[in-house]
Amino acid sequence: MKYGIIGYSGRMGQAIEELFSEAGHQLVYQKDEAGEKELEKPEVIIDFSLKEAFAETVKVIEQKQVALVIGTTGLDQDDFAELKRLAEEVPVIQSFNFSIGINILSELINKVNQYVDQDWDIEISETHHRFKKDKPSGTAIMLGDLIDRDELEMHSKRLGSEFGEHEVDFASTGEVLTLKHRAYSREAFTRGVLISAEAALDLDAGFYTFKDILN
Ligand SMILES: NC(=O)C1=CN([C@@H]2O[C@H](COP(=O)(O)OP(=O)(O)OC[C@H]3O[C@@H](n4cnc5c(N)ncnc54)[C@H](OP(=O)(O)O)[C@@H]3O)[C@@H](O)[C@H]2O)C=CC1
Ligand SMILES: O=C(O)C1=N[C@H](C(=O)O)C[C@H](O)C1
Repeated sequence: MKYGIIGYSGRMGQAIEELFSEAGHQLVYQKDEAGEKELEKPEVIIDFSLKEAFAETVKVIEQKQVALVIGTTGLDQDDFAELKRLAEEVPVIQSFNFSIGINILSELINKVNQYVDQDWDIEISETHHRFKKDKPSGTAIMLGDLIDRDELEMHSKRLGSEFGEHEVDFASTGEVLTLKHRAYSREAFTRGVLISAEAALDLDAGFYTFKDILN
């Protein structure tokens, strides 16, 4: 597969290139703040940049008309409307967390919702590396949206080189249930990105989440 990376020089961009190279795929397009390089047209573009780069990403996809796999967080509703517009023309696969474990955890939350009523306290905590610019994480926001509460306490820590830990605590006056996921390598995410990028080649235009691809 001939692919491109927007956010090439970043922590995720570099991790994606490493795994995709091992998988035998060819990097033909790269973009970061230093500019862009293109050897030939990619079949799919992977975006792990930043919210402030999103408008440029939209322009690149509009121009190249290729599939987009996007993991960038901090996107707002207007950004999602743009993604849905792009998805009228090309496959768009979006996820705030491309790890298998977080997708399992989100399924478990749907199960917990059946039993946990308003008498339970629910709080979400997330820990990431000191360089992470957005807070709370996109994953924490996504997990919170799965829980039927108007307001949820969110806690964020920015510590050292942590790759990403998320904890959801459900507590009544008699017990506590904790759902927790911890990534100890960016491979937790890049493997899901690889699955998604390879799947994108066979998809019709449309908007997909990583959960759609796993199912
Ligand atoms: N969905 C998921 O599974 C995961 C999502 N993420 C998300 O991915 C994103 C990137 O994370 P991470 O790699 O750690 O971040 P980094 O800060 O390490 O990398 C960001 C990248 O975006 C580039 N960039 C920033 N602004 C622009 C711009 N205006 N135009 C082009 N490129 C730009 C940077 O280029 P330069 O270096 O030149 O400034 C850099 O290559 C974050 O939103 C993070 O939350 C992270 C891990 C997993
Ligand atoms: O910035 C990161 O590193 C990560 N960001 C994503 C998020 O904001 O949820 C996903 C993962 O936790 C790593």
